[in-house]
Amino acid sequence: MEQRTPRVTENGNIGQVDATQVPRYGGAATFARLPRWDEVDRADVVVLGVPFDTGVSYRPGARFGPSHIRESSRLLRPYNPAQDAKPFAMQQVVDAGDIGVNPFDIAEALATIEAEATRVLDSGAQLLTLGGDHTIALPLLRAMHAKHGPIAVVHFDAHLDTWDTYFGADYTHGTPFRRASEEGLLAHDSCLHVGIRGPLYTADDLTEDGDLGFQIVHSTEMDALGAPGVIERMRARVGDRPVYVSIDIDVLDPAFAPGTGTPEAGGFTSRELLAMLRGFADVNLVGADIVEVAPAYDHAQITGIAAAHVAYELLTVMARRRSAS
Ligand SMILES: N=C(N)NCCCC(=O)O
Ligand SMILES: [Zn+2]
Ligand SMILES: [Zn+2]
Repeated sequence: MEQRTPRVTENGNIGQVDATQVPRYGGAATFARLPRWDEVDRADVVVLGVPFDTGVSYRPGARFGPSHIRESSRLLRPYNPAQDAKPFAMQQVVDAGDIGVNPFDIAEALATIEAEATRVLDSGAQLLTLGGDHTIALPLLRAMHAKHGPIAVVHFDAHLDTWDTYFGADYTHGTPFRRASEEGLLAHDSCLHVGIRGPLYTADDLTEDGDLGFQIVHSTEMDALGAPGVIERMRARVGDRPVYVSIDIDVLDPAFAPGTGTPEAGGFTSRELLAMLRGFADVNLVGADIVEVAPAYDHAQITGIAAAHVAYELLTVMARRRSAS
């Protein structure tokens, strides 16, 4: 016999399984224990998993990212005091599950991801994607560009991801933003990397990156700027253009995100990252992804919890923007 699951429901928005009635460690792990897309009749924001890691250059395992982030999101509560907002009461957020993406054929995988992202955007919902390795940002940007035109990408990462090829391959997790720039998907003078650090191949990597349309806030600049200073840089760069935020979890220091494939020392704290994300309430945010969570190298869900809170902060920003408009 089917049992009705008690949920927190406010303003007609069907929210999380009520943790005061069903212990939060029980039941299926959708993101934040929100309803699946097929359990509700409309969605303002869709959380979508992309379990794909065929594009990695070092440690594999980000294909397990979506399910790990969901498992790590069970403790999220309905009210976000840092933004004085209830992200699941102010909008209908749903979990659309994972895309069935081909692990053996990167070109086919990219086409599938673009088609599924387009399906979500065509429904009128906003998209928050859980990866997956960083290769997936390219088809997501293709879908975003088709809907919004040139996109101002704000890219949180230790790595530039504007390299050209690896072993002759064009579509990898180190190359999505070069391909996006070549394809004309980016608002050329409005893109920004935040958190870049660590060894490069050559100094030319930086000049080529600039030519592809990016400015850089290096990880070391955090000391002088603080999160408010970085937010200022970001706002000045993107203006009122449509903004897509792509968050490689390795932007965090390995102390805060050990569970990732290409870790680099000297990164942000999770507190710094969450503070910067709150600044997106003041820009024209059209979509987001969180990538490169690889649970095999995680401990005690450190990385999964960081990613879940990053998602929660972004969903809260989307909720505030929705109620302001
Ligand atoms: N996108 C991530 N996480 N890493 C890119 C690393 C590219 C390299 O192996 O040089
Ligand atoms: Zn990275
Ligand atoms: Zn990356």
